[in-house]
Amino acid sequence: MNTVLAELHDKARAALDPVHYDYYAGGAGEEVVLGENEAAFRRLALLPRVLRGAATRDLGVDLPGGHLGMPLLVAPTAFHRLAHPDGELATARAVAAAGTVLVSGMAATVAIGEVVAAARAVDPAASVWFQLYPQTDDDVTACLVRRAEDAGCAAVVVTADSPVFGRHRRDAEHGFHDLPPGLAAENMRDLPGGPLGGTLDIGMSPTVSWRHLDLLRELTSLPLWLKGVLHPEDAVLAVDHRVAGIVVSNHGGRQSDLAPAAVEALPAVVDAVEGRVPVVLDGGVRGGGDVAVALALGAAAVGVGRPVLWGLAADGEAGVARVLDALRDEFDHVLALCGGRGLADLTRDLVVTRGTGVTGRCG
Ligand SMILES: Cc1cc2nc3c(=O)[nH]c(=O)nc-3n(C[C@H](O)[C@H](O)[C@H](O)COP(=O)(O)O)c2cc1C
Ligand SMILES: O=C(O)C(=O)c1ccccc1
Repeated sequence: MNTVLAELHDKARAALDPVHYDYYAGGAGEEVVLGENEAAFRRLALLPRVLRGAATRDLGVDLPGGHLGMPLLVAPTAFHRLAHPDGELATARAVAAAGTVLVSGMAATVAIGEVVAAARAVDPAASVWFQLYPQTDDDVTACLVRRAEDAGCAAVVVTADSPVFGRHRRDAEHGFHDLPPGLAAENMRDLPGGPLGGTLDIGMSPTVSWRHLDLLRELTSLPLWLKGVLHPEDAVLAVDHRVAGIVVSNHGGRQSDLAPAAVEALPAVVDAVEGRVPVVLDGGVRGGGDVAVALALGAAAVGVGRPVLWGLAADGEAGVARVLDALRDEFDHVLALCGGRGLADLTRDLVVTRGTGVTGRCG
């Protein structure tokens, strides 16, 4: 793990209520997938190319929904005010200052309009995306999409890996089922049909289907990303249903504990999509080397979840800024070490599975 991220993780662990630390840190079931997301990166190596460097490297990438100054965005995570009183406002400011995208969660503790305003106060060109769990009640879905549009969001990320909420043993042991008094899922206020269940199982249903994605496609002209895709056939279906991009993710090991490591699922999805839409990878990214490996395997960018929460808990906006700066700096360094002049030089032939000598594949 990147040393700055490790330091901030330690500080966050010390600063947080242990119940809230476990909520953020934990995974589903026996936490096999949680561990595998990071372990799988350590099983992969990157072959350097020699004598072809450049003095500086352009790290920018254009995605449907905005320009990223580095190939890394902030994945949606719930309830930032459990980490710091400024919550998503602090995250949004640090992410905008770093020149990348925050995907703000439907389960945020600050309303989406305020999150976008905080980002734009730092950089008027900042893009914030809204993460949505499709709802069984179409009126509720429409209301949430309208809130995201009115707020000025530049894309909607539809999370598809949560037909039911994952079972988190740590939360069950602590009896953590609801937010403390004074905090709320602010985007969920005053929706049609009244309140939607407890805060820890926001409107999830196994009856959510491709029809709901089609409805979203009709409801908004914003780019739609589908998050939580692992099967290559689902990636093809998503393209058929006119998504603008795909996020390969196992929800940071918080949903099915039988899923593969996210980076191991990536190459097959990239192959199935055949370049028609960009693919983002999240899960287990803990350093610049992980970013480089994911890009070499075909990701256009990566998402980071927990490291941002650790930065936020450790030192608010400044902590998130340090996380993003450390990842950008380390990624740029790794790229230089590999003879990369730009992102296009990270190709699949560079990736080696440790202990096998096999290149160009993963897993
Ligand atoms: C505490 C926590 C809350 C999360 N909440 C959401 C959420 O509300 N919606 C969503 O799509 N993903 C959610 N995720 C998953 C992240 O978007 C992302 O897939 C995952 O954190 C990436 O793995 P990483 O934490 O190893 O970087 C959450 C993850 C964590 C750790
Ligand atoms: O904790 C999570 O992983 C998550 O996705 C979530 C979603 C809705 C409410 C709370 C958490």
